[in-house]
Amino acid sequence: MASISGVCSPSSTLRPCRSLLPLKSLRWDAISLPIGPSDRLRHARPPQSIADLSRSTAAGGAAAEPVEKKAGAIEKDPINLWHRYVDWLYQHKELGLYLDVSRIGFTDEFFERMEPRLQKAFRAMQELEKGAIANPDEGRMVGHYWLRNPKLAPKSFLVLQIEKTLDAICRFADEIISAKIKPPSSPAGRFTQVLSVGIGGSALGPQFVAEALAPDNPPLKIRFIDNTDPAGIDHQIAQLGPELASTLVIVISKSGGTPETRNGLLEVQKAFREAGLNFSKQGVAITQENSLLDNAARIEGWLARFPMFDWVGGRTSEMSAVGLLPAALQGIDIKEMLAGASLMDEATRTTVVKNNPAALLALCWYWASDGVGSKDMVVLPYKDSMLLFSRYLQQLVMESLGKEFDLDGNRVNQGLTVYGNKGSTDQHAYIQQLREGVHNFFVTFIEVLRDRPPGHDWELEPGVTCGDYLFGMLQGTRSALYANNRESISVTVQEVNPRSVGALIALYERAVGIYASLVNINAYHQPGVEAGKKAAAEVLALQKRVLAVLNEASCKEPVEPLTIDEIADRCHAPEEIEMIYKIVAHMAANDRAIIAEGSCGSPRSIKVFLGECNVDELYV
Ligand SMILES: O=P(O)(O)OC[C@H]1O[C@H](O)[C@H](O)[C@@H](O)[C@@H]1O
Repeated sequence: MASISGVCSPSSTLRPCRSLLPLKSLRWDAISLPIGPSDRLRHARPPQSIADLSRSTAAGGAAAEPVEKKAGAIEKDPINLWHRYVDWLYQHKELGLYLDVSRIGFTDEFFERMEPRLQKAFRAMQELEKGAIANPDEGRMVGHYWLRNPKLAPKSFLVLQIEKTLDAICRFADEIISAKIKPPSSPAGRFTQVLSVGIGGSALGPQFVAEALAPDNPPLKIRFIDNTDPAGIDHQIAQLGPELASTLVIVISKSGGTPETRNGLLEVQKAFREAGLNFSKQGVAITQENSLLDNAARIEGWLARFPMFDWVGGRTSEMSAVGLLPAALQGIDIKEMLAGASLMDEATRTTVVKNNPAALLALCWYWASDGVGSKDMVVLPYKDSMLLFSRYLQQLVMESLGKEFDLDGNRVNQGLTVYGNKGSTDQHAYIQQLREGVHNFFVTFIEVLRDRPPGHDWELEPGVTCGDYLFGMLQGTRSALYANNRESISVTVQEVNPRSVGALIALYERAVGIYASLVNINAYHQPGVEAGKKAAAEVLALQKRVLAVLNEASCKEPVEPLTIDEIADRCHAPEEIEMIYKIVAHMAANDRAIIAEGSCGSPRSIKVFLGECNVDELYV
C-alpha cells in the first residue's frame, strides 16, 4: 500500500486547543460529583487531618478506624529504641529471615485495638485456605497457598492436579535442558533461549525471579515480551536473531484471551514463518483448560501445554506453572522456592500477631497509611538482583488493594501505592525528597546479609569491603529517614536464593490478604482493569469505522478528502471527534495509506483520504 503521512510527520507538534485550567485553581467545593449516601460523607468536606481522613472513610462504611496522631509515637531515645527493636524483632530461624517493625511508630494501644480485627482476618484466611469462595464477585476459591502444600487443597482431585502439574513441569524442564526434546532445526541441537510472552501476573513474577535467581550461565536464557509495543517486540526478536531456531516460546495467559499476549504471539509466529521455522514445534502454552490459547495450542499441536487453575489469580501465580516452568528452564531450584514459600505459609498461619510476620506487615501498613492508603510504600532492596521486587509488589499490592468498593458495597477508594527500585542507587536519585520533602510515604528496606558468595570478598580499603559500603548506605539511610520522622520497615534475609525468594513472595501474598481483611475489601478481583480494556476495544472498533468511511470517500471519482468533522459525522460519532483525530494522526504517522493534508497542530485544517481505496475491503 502506498503511504504518505503528509504534514503529520513526527516533527509536527500536537498542541491542546485551549490552555488547561491550572490545577491550583481547582477547589474542593467546586468539584461536583453525583452524591450517593456513602459519597455524601466522603465528599462533605476535605479531610482535615489524618485522624479525620480515617474517620471519614470509616463513616463511609469501610473497616478503617481512626488512628491516633502519630508524632508522639516516634521514639527518639536510642536506648528505648533499642528496646523497641529487640521487643518487636521477628525472626524465622529456619529461613534466616528477620522483620524489624521498630521504626514504625505504632503504639501498644493501637496494637491492642487491632487485635480483634486481626483475629477476624485470620479466621477469614483459614476459611480461604479451606476452600471458601474468598473472591465473591467472581465466585472463585483462592488457592495459591495450596500450590506449595497440595495436601491443604480441599478436594483430592485438586491435590492430584497440583502434584501432576509439578511433576510434568520438572520432567519437561529436564528433557529440554538435557536436549532430550530438541528444536527441529537448531544449529545448536538444543534449546538455548526462552522467549516468554505474557503480561501482568503472567510476566511480573517470572521477570522478578529471573532477575533475582537466574545463574550467570543458565541452561536457557530468558527474555520477555510483555507488551503490545511493536518496537519492543521487534527488539526482542532481533536480539534472538538466528537463535530463534533454538528458542522455546512460552505463551502465558490465565484467561488465554489477553490482547497484548495474543498480539505478541502473532508477531512471534510471523517471525517464525519468515525464518522458515515451525512454531508449533517450539511453542508452549500455560493457560486455563479450554481457553482460546489452550484450544489454539491443542489444535496446532504445540510442543506442550500446562494448566493454570481457575483458583489461582494472575498476581499470585508465581508458584504455579506460570513461574515454575520459566524458573526451572533457567536451572533455578523450584522445589526450594516452594519449600521457602511453604515455610513462610506455616509461619504466617499463627494467630499470635507478634509471631506472625505477615500480620505485623499488615499492621504496619495500616498504621503508616492510616488504613486508607494515605502514605505510599517505597520498597528499597539493597541488592541489584532484587531490582524487580518492587515492580512485582506493585501489581500484587495495588491490584489487590486498590478498590473502589468494600465488601459491603460502600465506596471506599482503598489502596496502597508501591514504588521503588534499589539501594543505594536510589540514594542518588530520589532519597533527597524522602528525607526532606513531602512526607507521603513509608519505606520498606530489604536487606541481604550475604554480600557475595563465600571466598570472593576482599577489602577495598583497610577493614572495609564493597558490601560494607552497601550495608552502610542502607543503615545510614534508615537512620537519617527516621531522624526526620520518616517510618520504615526492614526485612532481612541471609541471601537471595530460591528459598528466601519463595518466602518473600509468600510473606507479601499473606500480608496483602490480611490487610484486605482489615480494610474489608476483596483482594482477589480487579474490576477496574476491565474499564481500560473495554475502552481500548472501543477505540479499535472506531478505527475500523473511520477506515470504512475514508475508504468509501476515497473510492469516489474524484477522491473526496474529508475533514475530521466530516469523518466524525459520517461515523455517526460526533462525540468521538477528538478520538477520531488521534486515530488519523496515529495512522498517518505509521505509513498506513492515510494522507492527511494540513497541520497536525491545527486539527480543523486537516483533510484526510486514503492513498489507495479498496472497493472490496470490509473494515467493519
Ligand atoms: O494471564 P492473563 O489472563 O493474560 O492476564 C494478565 C493480566 O491481565 C489483567 O490486566 C489483570 O488485571 C491481571 O491481573 C492479569 O495478570
